[in-house]
Amino acid sequence: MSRLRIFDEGQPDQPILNTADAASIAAELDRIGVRFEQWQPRADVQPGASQEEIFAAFREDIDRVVAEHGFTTVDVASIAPDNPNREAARAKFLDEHFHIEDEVRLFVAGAGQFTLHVEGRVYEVLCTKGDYIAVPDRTLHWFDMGPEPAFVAIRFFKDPEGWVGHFTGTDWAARFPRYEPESAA
Ligand SMILES: CSCCC(=O)/C(O)=C/O
Ligand SMILES: [Fe+2]
Ligand code: NI
Repeated sequence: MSRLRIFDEGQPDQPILNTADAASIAAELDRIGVRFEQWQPRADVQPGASQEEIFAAFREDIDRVVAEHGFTTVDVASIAPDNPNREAARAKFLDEHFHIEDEVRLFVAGAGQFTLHVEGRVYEVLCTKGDYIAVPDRTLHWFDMGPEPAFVAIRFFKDPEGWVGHFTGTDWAARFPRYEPESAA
């Protein structure tokens, strides 16, 4: 189940909000310019599935999102728990960073946790299958796929170069909870 927890940045142990209600998640994220929607996935796919398989299964969704928002590139992040590169894949996004490009993702299998750091607050968004999230460019964030990653996310870009991560060098991410897979029922 998807979940949003909001923390004051000085109190990582004590969420000021904890909700699994999709409408509440969307409303809270809307206040900081983040779009969150829950879609009914049109296919069952497995973490680790190939990009070709995902493109074929979700072609209608992809075409619609691309047409609505003018994306120029689409790819797939797909990883299974037995992936030999899982540790490196996880480490890549664990520290606070931003992109000069909106971060637009559609989760079509499994789960992963985006944490956004905005105006003194920390928004921990556990994304699960069916979640569409669009995070504005320059939003400080980190992403934890957990020690045994299992997810497939379709990624939409206007300028793939803009997706390069700019790391802030802070330790904010280390102060907040890591993704705990058991909470992603
Ligand atoms: C959920 S897709 C993989 C993670 C990613 O693309 C990103 O930018 C994390 O910050
Ligand atoms: Fe990112
Ligand atoms: Ni849209």
